[in-house]
Amino acid sequence: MLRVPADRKVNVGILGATGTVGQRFIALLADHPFFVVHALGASERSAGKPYRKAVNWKQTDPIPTAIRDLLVHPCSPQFFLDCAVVFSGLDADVAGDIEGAFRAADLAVFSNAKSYRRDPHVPLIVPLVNTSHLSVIPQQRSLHSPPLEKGFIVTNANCSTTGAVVPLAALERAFGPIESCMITTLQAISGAGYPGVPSLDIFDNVVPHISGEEEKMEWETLKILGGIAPDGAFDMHAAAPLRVSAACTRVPVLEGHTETVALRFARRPPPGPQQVRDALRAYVPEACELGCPSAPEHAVYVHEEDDRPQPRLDRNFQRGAGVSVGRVRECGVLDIKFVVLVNNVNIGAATSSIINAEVAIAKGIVQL
Ligand SMILES: NC(=O)C1=CN([C@@H]2O[C@H](COP(=O)(O)OP(=O)(O)OC[C@H]3O[C@@H](n4cnc5c(N)ncnc54)[C@H](OP(=O)(O)O)[C@@H]3O)[C@@H](O)[C@H]2O)C=CC1
Ligand SMILES: N[C@@H](CC(=O)OP(=O)(O)O)C(=O)O
Repeated sequence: MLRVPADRKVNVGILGATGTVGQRFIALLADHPFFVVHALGASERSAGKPYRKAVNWKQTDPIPTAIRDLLVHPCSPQFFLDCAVVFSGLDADVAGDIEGAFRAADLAVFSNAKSYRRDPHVPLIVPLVNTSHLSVIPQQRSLHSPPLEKGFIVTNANCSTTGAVVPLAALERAFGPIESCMITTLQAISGAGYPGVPSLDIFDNVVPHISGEEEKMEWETLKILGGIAPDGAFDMHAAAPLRVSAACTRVPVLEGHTETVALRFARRPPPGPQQVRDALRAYVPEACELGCPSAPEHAVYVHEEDDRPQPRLDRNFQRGAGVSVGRVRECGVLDIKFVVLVNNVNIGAATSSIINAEVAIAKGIVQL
């Protein structure tokens, strides 16, 4: 079980605190049992203002009282030195330099940005899948010059990748390697941040291109589902080659990415739909075993109804911390196909970072 002494509070900082993901961090952390939001950072446009004046707040609940008047700082490590954990919802254009500076200042950074996902020493962690990859942190620290005692960077995945890899991991655990996988996404507007896609582009429409998204889904899946070689390198699922093809579209939904997934197992004969449903339901990742407070009860919730999951109905189930799967059935071309729903701002972004940090605390990787 996750052990943080009941009277112990852990100071956290949030970079990009005014953005879509940053606001969700603040909303989700409002009633966290041990994380306390201690410092906020955003651009020079926001720095120096109380949070309530800097932010264009778009969450359903009001800004938590403790946060309203907190001063927004520039994203400079000196303002975050009292934080045991720094969450980043920074724009990817600036995240690389800023997060690198925070790590160099010996701070533990949990990032949503894509900047370090391909780094061979940075784990790309979906907390319901590959928390074992935290084992590379000592190596990451030792390679830094000078070596770090506390600092590191952990990233979470692209939101659509996150939705797909949770059921894929459950199925690989139950049935062995997946050989090929075809994914089509129907991604919500909030995935593009605020103000995001212009209304005249997205109302009454589907946009069949999201820049860089398909490539990210195709390679991130391999890093996440792959193992770690004895020399500490990510093996990209090398033992059993996995081919992933993604087609990404933007649809007029506010929150919650829907994905259709079809896959072929290496194992012949492949499992049938009922075996697949049972395996998805039985899947318990390490974050749940550890009792992480932000982890969902069901990593994968399997719907029986033919018309579920739906973004409007299912995106907030379990506070958006799990993944919903439905319509599990045979595929006439590959073996099995199903529909996935992932809350792109929660487990697709902020919740992932929060659970990753909870696991890192449980494993003693974040030093309190
Ligand atoms: N939205 C989603 O569903 C998902 C987003 N992500 C990733 O998470 C990150 C945040 O996304 P999102 O919240 O949507 O983006 P937003 O555009 O909504 O927010 C960006 C944040 O970055 C800050 N920022 C921008 N420029 C600078 C700068 N020069 N210095 C310091 N801070 C700066 C902004 O501050 P200010 O308000 O002061 O301008 C704001 O707080 C991105 O890297 C994105 O790719 C990942 C998965 C899902
Ligand atoms: N591009 C994703 C969100 C995102 O920002 O992804 P990434 O963190 O991989 O850049 C979406 O539109 O829904």
